Amino acid sequence: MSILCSENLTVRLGDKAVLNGIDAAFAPGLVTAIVGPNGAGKSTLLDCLSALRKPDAGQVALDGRALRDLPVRARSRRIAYLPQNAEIAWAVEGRTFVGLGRTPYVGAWGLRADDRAAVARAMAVAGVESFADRIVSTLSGGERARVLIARALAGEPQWLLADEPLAGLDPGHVLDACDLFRRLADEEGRGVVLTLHDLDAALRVADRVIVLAEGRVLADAAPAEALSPEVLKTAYGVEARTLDGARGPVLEMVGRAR
Ligand SMILES: Nc1ncnc2c1ncn2[C@@H]1O[C@H](COP(=O)(O)OP(=O)(O)OP(=O)(O)O)[C@@H](O)[C@H]1O
Repeated sequence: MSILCSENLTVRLGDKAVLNGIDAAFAPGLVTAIVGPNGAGKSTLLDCLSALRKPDAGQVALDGRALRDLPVRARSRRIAYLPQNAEIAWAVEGRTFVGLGRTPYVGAWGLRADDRAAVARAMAVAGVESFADRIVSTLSGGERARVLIARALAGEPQWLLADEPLAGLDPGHVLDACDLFRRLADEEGRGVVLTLHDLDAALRVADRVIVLAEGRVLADAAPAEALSPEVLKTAYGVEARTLDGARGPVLEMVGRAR
């Protein structure tokens, strides 16, 4: 089984230890949510997991091999990274933009029929077919977020690492995106790793939740256990209650912890 894992991952930025020896293993067919307060190190961890950042100590391994030793093209065929607040500055049409997700497969000949079919599938799965002929820089923030998901899926990656993919989505599209991430894991066996601020979405979508605080793993467990009131108090300094919702537990933020 393909395994992505971080081993004693340590990152220092300036005089701050942003990640302090993170050990975590990610499995395909599962959705893992990484949550934690602002500045906890979530994006930094995702950057390392996608080999965008070299840690100061420790490593990320894919199937037992150091990820950074894999050639970039091989790496980007296997792992798609969806950045936070990605700007789309180019005045290109949606279809062309999503086609950039095929870059790891495309040679001098440009997109071939199988590439175009993968782009069409990704656009259908992400529900952005209607943006195929729209200039992407004219899309709204939430529309762009969905086009970015489509671009990541166009490369048919084994792993999807997405930094705050729900930011800017309206409630209906949050539900659609959660369903999409679940389908990618359940039906296609992909490994999905998301950083999230929406803890109810984490409860809804994730098989497992990692709570980071000050660059350390505070909890790594099934969602209801990882997002317990005790953990939330320590991580976020909030008083929270777990309520029974129609589909499972939901969180009520009572207020700041005293
Ligand atoms: N170049 C840098 N020099 C010093 N500190 C940095 C630098 N880059 C990032 N940091 C700090 O590293 C910490 C972790 O940042 P990171 O973006 O990983 O956090 P995060 O959990 O994703 O936060 P958020 O929820 O706000 O997006 C933050 O405190 C940030 O200020």
